[in-house]
Amino acid sequence: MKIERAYTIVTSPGRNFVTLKIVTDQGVYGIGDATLNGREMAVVAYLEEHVIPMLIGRDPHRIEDIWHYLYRGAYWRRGPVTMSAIAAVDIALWDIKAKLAGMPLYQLLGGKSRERVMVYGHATGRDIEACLDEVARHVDEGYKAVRVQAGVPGIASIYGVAKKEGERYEPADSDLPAEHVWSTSKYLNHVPKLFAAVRERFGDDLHVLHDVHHRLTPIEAARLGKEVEPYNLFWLEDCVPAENQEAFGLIRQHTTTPLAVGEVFNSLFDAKTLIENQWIDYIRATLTHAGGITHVRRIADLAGLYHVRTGFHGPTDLSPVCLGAAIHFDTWVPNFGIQEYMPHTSATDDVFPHDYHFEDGHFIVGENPGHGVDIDEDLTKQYPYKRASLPVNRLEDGTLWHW
Ligand SMILES: O=C(O)C(=O)C[C@H](O)[C@H](O)CO
Ligand SMILES: [Mg+2]
Repeated sequence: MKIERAYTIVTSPGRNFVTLKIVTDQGVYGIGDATLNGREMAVVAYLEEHVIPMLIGRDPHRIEDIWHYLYRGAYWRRGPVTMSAIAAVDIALWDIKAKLAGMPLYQLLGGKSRERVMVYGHATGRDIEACLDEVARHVDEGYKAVRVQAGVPGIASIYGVAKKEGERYEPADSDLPAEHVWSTSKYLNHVPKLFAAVRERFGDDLHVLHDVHHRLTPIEAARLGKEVEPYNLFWLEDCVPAENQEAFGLIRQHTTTPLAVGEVFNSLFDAKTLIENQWIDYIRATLTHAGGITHVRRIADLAGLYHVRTGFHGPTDLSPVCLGAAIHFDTWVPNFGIQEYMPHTSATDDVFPHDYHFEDGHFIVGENPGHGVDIDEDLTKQYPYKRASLPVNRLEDGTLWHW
């Protein structure tokens, strides 16, 4: 069997997605997600110019060999563009292999470790009251875990909070980056009050999570972790930028609040020191940005040795192809923690028909051969690509800060 054709499909049913389709000479095809939010066309160019020509004629069964050919063979290793392109190939090849085997993907990974996959939803509000109402809506819908992000008095626009109540938030909402203003002191004074209010209204059983989105220094993160300890967070996410992995060692000395990191990681080496030192509790590296199933299973296996569990990134800027493959991975992986879930728009769901479904706060994996997600290529044509950028963040004095 040979790979006969491969091509990218760029579509924007509410937001941009990049999909790679690989077609074999026997007509079986697989699809992979290559969406890198705000940098979509860089991955398309990498795939079309540097990857697809090398795939033609290769045996699609040889996933491992193709992975190393694209990784080692490029000489220029790692980086989000390269690793998203490799991931798209990898996810599409696993899709093909599972279709050929006539099995859902989780069976090829090793079978079910659980019947269902717990997810966390996103509650956001301009203030604490509005945010609590959104938490209540999620609880009513069956969620067992909710990420809670509220507006902060004195900060006009804050990460993770939708512009209108009840809407999804979409960070890549302008042609060129919007500029946000950030105040660490206002934020740090506010967050403990938010979680005190959450526990007061919802009691102890609900799992609650919070994303700091890389905004703090290590000692500020340590303070926040300590101050929210009474509210028993499931995790505190991305409390500092993680290029300096040792920063987490400092935070860990001060707080027992569980720490999650890794949505911007693209390699095992981004996570190695964090995992081996047991400085984190959840690893968020996701299939689309970290080299696909072949590489992320190595990250998960290393993590398992150190009691670190998975908590895959799952925003709307990863396509249903990534989510579908992730649900198979989550169903198999022994050290599963939780899966992020932001529902896609109905237009996106129409473009990407899928067999996973949400039920009582969990995803249930589908049983179709492959990863269970397809693409309606005719429909994609109705939604042309539109450039969209993530915002940048400045301190009140104008200094460019982390977004
Ligand atoms: O889902 C999360 O935890 C995020 O932080 C979402 C990111 O801001 C988003 O995926 C950036 O593209
Ligand atoms: Mg995040």
